[in-house]
Amino acid sequence: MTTEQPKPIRHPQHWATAAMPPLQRFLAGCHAEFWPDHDGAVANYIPELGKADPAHFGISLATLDGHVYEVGDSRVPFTIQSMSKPFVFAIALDALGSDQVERVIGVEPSGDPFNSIRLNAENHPFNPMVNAGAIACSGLVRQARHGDAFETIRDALGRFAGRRLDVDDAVFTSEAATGDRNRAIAYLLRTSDVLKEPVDDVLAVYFRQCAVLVTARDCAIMAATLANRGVNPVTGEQVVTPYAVSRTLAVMTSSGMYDFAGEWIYRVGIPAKSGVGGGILASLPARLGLGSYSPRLDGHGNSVRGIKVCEALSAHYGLHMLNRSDDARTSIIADYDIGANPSRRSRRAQERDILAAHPDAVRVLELVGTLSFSNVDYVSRQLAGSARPQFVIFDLHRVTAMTQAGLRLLAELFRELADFHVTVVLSGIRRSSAEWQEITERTGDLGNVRDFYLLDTAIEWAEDQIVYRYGGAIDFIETTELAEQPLLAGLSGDERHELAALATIKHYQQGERILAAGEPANSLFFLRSGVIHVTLPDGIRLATLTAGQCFGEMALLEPLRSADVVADFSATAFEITLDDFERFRARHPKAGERIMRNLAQLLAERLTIANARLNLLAAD
Ligand SMILES: NC(=O)CC[C@H](N)C(=O)O
Repeated sequence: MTTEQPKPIRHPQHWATAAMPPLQRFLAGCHAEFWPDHDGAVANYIPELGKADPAHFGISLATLDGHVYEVGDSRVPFTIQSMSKPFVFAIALDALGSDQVERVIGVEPSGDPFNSIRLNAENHPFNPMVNAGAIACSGLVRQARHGDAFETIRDALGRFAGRRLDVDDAVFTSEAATGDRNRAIAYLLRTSDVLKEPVDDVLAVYFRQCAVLVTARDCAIMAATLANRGVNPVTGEQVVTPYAVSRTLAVMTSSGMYDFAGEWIYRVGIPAKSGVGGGILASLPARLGLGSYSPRLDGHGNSVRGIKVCEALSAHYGLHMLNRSDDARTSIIADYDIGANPSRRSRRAQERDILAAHPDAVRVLELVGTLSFSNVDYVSRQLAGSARPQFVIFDLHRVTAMTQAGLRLLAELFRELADFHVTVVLSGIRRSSAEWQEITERTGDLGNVRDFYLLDTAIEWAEDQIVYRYGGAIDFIETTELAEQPLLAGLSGDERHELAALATIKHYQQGERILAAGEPANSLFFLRSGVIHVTLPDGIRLATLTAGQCFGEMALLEPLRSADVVADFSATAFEITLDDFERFRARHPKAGERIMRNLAQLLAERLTIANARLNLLAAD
């Protein structure tokens, strides 16, 4: 029994000196803590497996945004063995259909060891995690794909891992030469009419799939793909359907650790699958994938150190899957009406008066995270708990996923709102997205759903409808002279006339870019007619301006333009060069001071609106 100190953890970072994410430090701590544990024995019933280095110990954790933590021997290859079973089961469900698979393979835990030669009362394998079920599964793939069966499996395993996987031919040959127990199982399946293909052909597929080489890193990514509804978080590929994922995780939960499965789910609570090659992978739905490699096994055929890593992770962070604490209240990041947070459109007095008289006519709910059953239910109760608005805007740009239950409840909510003549407006979702398809499949027959990608555009549109409903008009073609410009408030008639004489009237077509961020700022503008919008280079809309508003006025303070300005409709504007303006200020210092004070007032108003919006987002 060696008492050697933990080998230097082979990792690119020098942990002792550099800061690191706490989870990385936790995993490194697990590695150091369990390194001295030499319990268990390397499997040797497949002789080639007995050559594994018992000291090897690698840990990896993959997050759903594609980050992969690694500690120790996370890149050491070893054969996947039984960890291949959940993936082959998922592949079979998708490729052959659940009916065909579930007709011959049960989903009940057996409580037996993985190599038990026993079938259930229908003479079918208890589940796809024990050898009988896995061999039956490989047989189904062989039945459907014939000579391409193994390559189909290898290709799919590679898509789960995000890379092409090799095979350890020595292990394959070694198992094929000594796998009599599996032959007994296979012949039993054949006599029970579960296997239709010749036993040797099926076992050739099964033994070779078990000899596929993976690393702890691969296992973490494969597990994270299951945790991520079938999407590989590193490559982004949808490898299997969410249906196949949920069924696979279900049988991993009940049977993945064989006759240790009950205690596993009780103590660890993370669906997992072990393999006699020394690997364990654990998949926590919507959270993470964990992979570990340490070839010493316990009496159940599970990696001793691997189990300790999973137990430590679950216990330390409270990750038992049955103590999920998703708080639906976190699904709404901002909930306000246009009285509290109007659009950035500058409006004429008659429009402002109408909107001020109906502050709760438009309700905005900015949502975040997963639109799940509980989250959509919570949103619907927030709406029901207050005065019914005429428009409800759901901003989805922070929504990262939608469950089927959430989508169904969302459609029912929209239908309910339609029955009460409430118009639903969606923003932050692209019509080209899969999410849009999912929503329109359920609500396409409703006449009360509109959509605008930008939240501000959605708010502006809803405000416009309120102005129209209460007798107002949105007058884009009206023109204003310099006298109505807030920036020039307080100037005398003569001063304004002198400024007007310095101005040039410019005409812009719809969609024309008037100013570009980064250009030299050497003039300022007074919008005379039409509508323009101001956006940052990344597309964030800062404001929509109508006649009577100035733009480009920051030229008085900054040398370069900080944003783009584009004409929403055809527009006209007065342009005054900075040189002319400075000459005017030299002749009329008091007017110049007045203008700078007006500018400060305008900036203060914009800051107030921006702070109000930030407060809404920060509101608990
Ligand atoms: N639990 C395991 O990993 C067993 C897999 C091995 N190939 C066997 O069939 O016995």
